[in-house]
Amino acid sequence: MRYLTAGESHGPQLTTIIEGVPAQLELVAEDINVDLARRQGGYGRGRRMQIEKDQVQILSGVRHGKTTGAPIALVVENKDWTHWTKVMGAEPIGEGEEKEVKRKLTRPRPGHADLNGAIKYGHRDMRNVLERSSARETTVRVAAGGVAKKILSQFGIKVGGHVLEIGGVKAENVSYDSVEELQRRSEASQVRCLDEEASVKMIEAIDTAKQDGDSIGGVVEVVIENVPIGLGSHVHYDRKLDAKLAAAVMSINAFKGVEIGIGFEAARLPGSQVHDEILWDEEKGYTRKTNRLGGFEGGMTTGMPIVVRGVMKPIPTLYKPLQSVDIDTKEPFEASIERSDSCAVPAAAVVAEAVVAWEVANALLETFGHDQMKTIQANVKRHQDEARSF
Ligand SMILES: Cc1cc2nc3c(=O)[nH]c(=O)nc-3n(C[C@H](O)[C@H](O)[C@H](O)COP(=O)(O)O)c2cc1C
Ligand SMILES: C=C(O[C@@H]1CC(C(=O)O)=C[C@@H](OP(=O)(O)O)[C@H]1O)C(=O)O
Repeated sequence: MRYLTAGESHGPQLTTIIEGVPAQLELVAEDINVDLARRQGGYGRGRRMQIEKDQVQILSGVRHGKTTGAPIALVVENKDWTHWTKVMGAEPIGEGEEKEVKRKLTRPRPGHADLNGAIKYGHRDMRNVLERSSARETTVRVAAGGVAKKILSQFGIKVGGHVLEIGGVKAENVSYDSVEELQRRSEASQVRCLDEEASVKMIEAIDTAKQDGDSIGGVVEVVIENVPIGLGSHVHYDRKLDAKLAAAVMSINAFKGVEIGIGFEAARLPGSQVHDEILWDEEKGYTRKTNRLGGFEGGMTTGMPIVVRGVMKPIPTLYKPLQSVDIDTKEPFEASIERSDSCAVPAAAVVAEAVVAWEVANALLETFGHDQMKTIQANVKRHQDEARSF
């Protein structure tokens, strides 16, 4: 499968076209809307999220609730658009209105894409960069991820995301028995954290950052269970699924690092405390005593849950802005202040689920076929049976 996204933060809509989705998959808007609503939530979001009510329209590739195998076009409206038609150039600007209406951006925000994008594409108004670098685009990445999750669900594969850390507050008690339990407990927390005490402290940390005109980042984790053994491949660098997951997580706005399993901790431990010992029994086939390597060996899935973590830096737009330079006058100025979130880590956990689910669904289809669900399901079943007694 592949997908493209298009759309500006304050344009009329966000669009994605997904190609390669198998036929005969039951798919309705509600399958996707659940995650769109989750992405809008989470403590620390700004006023924009009160304006938007993200709902997907499925415009092609689905008839009578089932995919046809044709490209699927998904659209999510920007409700805020009606306030931005003049700024975005869709309505004429009256005489003398130009300066006020265009909301020209000439003071780049440190940490955002403004300055580099402006120099690269020759934009004296950095709004042209802001509009596309905004994480509003993650709306349709979550929509595409919703389709991927629906595919995975047909094989009993479950995806869950949660928050491990915000602004230096770490979750301690994060053990869970299943991804279903993880999902239920993380949804019950305003910061999508399994540790109730840490949730309270995280909310306090977000409030403090907001009061100080500052922002904070954190760490999210995605877990996927019931994955067949052998997705991805060791035979070529660009077929290693762990590498694809790392790239996918790093592609989320503001993400600065990725770990699989114990990740960086592996540097500090001996091999005997890192590698996962192999077990076999008739019912389950091959399993592991532990899952420190987060479900991967040799760029392939081991059948243990996939565990991927990502680090999100603090939001760059600050109400107490950092020093910048006005690109018109070259004078030092404070960076522009745009309406902004103070912490989007809980929302980003939902985006991380989507991008990871996408890569895993894609790897599954690469291994087991593309055309219709029934054939793919039969192929997966045959593989699972063979792997069990291998
Ligand atoms: C869900 C989400 C919401 C975000 N909200 C904001 C925001 O309100 N203001 C802001 O300046 N950056 C926000 N960001 C981060 C910027 O989009 C990001 O820092 C920017 O695109 C520059 O890219 P980079 O940080 O990956 O280098 C958000 C990111 C995510 C994932
Ligand atoms: C719109 C979303 O996030 C936006 C991401 C974002 C940024 O710079 O990345 C800046 C803000 O945009 P605005 O200035 O319009 O409030 C966020 O609200 C969204 O997540 O749907």
